[in-house]
Amino acid sequence: MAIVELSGVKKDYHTGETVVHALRGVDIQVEPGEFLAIAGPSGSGKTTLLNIIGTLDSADEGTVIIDHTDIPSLDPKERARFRRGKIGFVFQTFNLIPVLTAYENVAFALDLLDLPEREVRERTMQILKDVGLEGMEDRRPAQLSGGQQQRVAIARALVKNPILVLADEPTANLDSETGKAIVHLMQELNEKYGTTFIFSTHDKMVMDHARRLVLLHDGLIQEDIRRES
Ligand SMILES: Nc1ncnc2c1ncn2[C@@H]1O[C@H](COP(=O)(O)OP(=O)(O)OP(=O)(O)O)[C@@H](O)[C@H]1O
Repeated sequence: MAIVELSGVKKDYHTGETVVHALRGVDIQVEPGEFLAIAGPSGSGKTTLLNIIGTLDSADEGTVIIDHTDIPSLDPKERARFRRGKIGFVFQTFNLIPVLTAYENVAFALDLLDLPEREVRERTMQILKDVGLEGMEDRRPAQLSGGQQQRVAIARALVKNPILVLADEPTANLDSETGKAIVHLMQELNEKYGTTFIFSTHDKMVMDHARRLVLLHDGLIQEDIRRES
């Protein structure tokens, strides 16, 4: 059963007299455990699509079912709870809290889950080890490189065992070698934990690594390519 089921999704943005048709009828299904890249020119609708899948934004028309839940039927509180429990986010600009250490940035994501302290510690230490930051737990973001900061952000997204991780241009602020290492890391975590990853990118190298590549053009899916890994 698909984890993401979108059909006929449309989204317009209105600014003054102008209307932008950001998504013009998108159908996409994603199965559990997929590692999927969304690519396309600037303005093609990648961020809009990720925000709708991530329940951060609503579609004007169409069906949005995530993990068998009809998202438009949830009220804002239910939607926030759904998002917090099931979806991890990784951003282009890392978005770590500067005054917290790497450990605290990750453990913070578990705060609202009301877990025993020992479990918070074990899960946080394990995921920081998985992303290659063992021994750096006490560093603040300013004491870490860009790639290391993105590793913390990936650990933060994964520590709550989400069903889905969404990453909007996760390598855009990294040099190509570091970007490559981050994509490899996401791939390893996808294989180790079976977490579904959906990420947008402009980067050819990142596209080449995805087992499935969805190309958006002008608010529509132009191609949906699946490759053997
Ligand atoms: N809040 C908004 N208000 C008005 N127009 C918007 C808004 N957000 C996005 N748009 C417009 O919708 C279209 C799709 O934008 P979107 O950000 O989804 O594209 P994108 O493919 O992610 O682009 P990029 O690669 O540049 O990040 C663009 O034409 C954009 O200008």
